[in-house]
Amino acid sequence: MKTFDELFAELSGKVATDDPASGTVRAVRDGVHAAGKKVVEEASEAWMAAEHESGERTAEEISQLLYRVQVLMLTRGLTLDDVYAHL
Ligand SMILES: N=c1c2ncn([C@@H]3O[C@H](COP(=O)(O)OP(=O)(O)OP(=O)(O)O)[C@@H](O)[C@H]3O)c2ncn1[C@@H]1O[C@H](COP(=O)(O)O)[C@@H](O)[C@H]1O
Repeated sequence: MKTFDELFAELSGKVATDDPASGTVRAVRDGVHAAGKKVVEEASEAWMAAEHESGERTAEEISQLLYRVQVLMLTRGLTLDDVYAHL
């Protein structure tokens, strides 16, 4: 189990070191357009799970959405503080 902040620190580290085994590094290299599409895809899957599936499946889809939001942040070079400033 990891928190949102812990995941972002992990992903930032992989991007900073250009970890060759990391799917996140590949996703960030694919750019903003691809990252944005994944956010929309996972958002719709989270919505459909919430409408039609179990709480466990919904939580799983939301976790993927949170991951994809972090990938989008990394493609734009945004930090957690940049986002938290608006909460
Ligand atoms: N939380 C995630 C995570 N969630 C989703 N994904 C990726 O997204 C894929 C699933 O979403 P897709 O839309 O591509 O696939 P799908 O068939 O639509 O899946 P469903 O939505 O239908 O379940 C997974 O196979 C992963 O490649 C994730 N990849 C990584 N992480 C975390 O990021 C960390 C670093 O990962 P790497 O950068 O790959 O080392 C990992 O330790 C994890 O904690």
